[in-house]
Amino acid sequence: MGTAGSTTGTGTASTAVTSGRRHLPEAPFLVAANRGRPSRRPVWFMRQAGRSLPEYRELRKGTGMLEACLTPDLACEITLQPVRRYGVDAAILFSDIVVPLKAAGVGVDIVAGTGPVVEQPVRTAADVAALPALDAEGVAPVADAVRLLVRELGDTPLIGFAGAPFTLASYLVEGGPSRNHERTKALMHAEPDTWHALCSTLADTTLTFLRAQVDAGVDAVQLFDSWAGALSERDYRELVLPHSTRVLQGLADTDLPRIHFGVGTGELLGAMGEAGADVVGVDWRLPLDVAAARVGPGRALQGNLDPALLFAGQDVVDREVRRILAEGATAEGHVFNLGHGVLPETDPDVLARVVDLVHETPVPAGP
Ligand SMILES: Cc1c2[nH]c(c1CCC(=O)O)Cc1[nH]c(c(CCC(=O)O)c1C)Cc1[nH]c(c(CCC(=O)O)c1C)Cc1[nH]c(c(C)c1CCC(=O)O)C2
Repeated sequence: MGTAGSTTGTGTASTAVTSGRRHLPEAPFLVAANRGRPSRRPVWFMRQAGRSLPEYRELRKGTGMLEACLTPDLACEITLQPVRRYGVDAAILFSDIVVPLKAAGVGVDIVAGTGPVVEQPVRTAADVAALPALDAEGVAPVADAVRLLVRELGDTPLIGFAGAPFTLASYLVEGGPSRNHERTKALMHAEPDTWHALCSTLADTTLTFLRAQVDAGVDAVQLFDSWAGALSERDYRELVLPHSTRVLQGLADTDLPRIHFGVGTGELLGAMGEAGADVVGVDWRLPLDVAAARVGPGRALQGNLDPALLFAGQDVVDREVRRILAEGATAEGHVFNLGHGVLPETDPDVLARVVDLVHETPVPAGP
């Protein structure tokens, strides 16, 4: 992975890897994540696999979201669709952050247009104690999808992912998506022991889920703490950071790049970097040069085009892409992405144009 690769993880790159792992030393995404100089600026999109693609909608007809995630052939094909269409520099596994909860036996479903809905919200110490643990067997279909993908993907790296303890806890405590996270914040502050017990269980679940993906052959992992931006830095550090740190540090032996992302996290970027990420994801609210200063040295950045601006016409999109490429060049490594997921109504041709523009723009000379 070049010289920069030896500065990540435990430094045992070639010995600690699982047998069967692909070796992709030139892949621009992995080079940039490891703060080396890639042959071109890498680009992929959060939620690149999904509803903005007509071929996805066609394939999903009659199949529930979680059923699709747990059907290896289908998950594999949906993961490949955006790679074929856009020529992005990484695939992201088609799955969802609630898949490990479902696989452990939690009553959860994904309702179209709403998101994850939990049958029995988790709000008391007894509810937490009753949460089922995940064993690797439960997510065997996800591992099977990863094994299919690494055979199909050629030189394109595959990103595995999971939800971070806070974001998963928010769905469990609220019972579904929440604007204010009020029940979650109430539990955090009124019953910190129960809160820590919940996050500790979720950190175990997340580690089991990610480890299964790593053992099956993913090339990087992303920990989504999508809703962490709802917290003050003080609360984040005390009530969330220790659990996210356990997850990210728990994968240090893999020597794979670990990406950590949340929305509205401008004030948390330093703390999120400390959790053990090699790459910190940034939303559109902060220019990448400012984000780089907040995250500090030794980490690459990922981001940060506002997904809503993909609706503003080609001139705006081109201008924004060029601005972000220039600001990203100040970071030690830059993986181009959106600041959050692709919106369902996005025109795939606009994303294709973004990929071409990123790839056409010369990589600046190193420092
Ligand atoms: C918070 C969160 C969830 N899921 C995820 C997050 C973290 C990322 C983020 O902040 O957006 C992660 C996720 N979910 C999905 C992926 C697939 C991989 C990718 O292309 O990025 C990823 C990385 C598929 C999906 N997950 C979901 C869809 C849409 C379901 C469908 O196609 O019917 C997809 C493609 C459903 C889902 N699942 C979740 C939400 C909020 C929704 C949207 C609800 C809706 O508006 O319908 C929970």
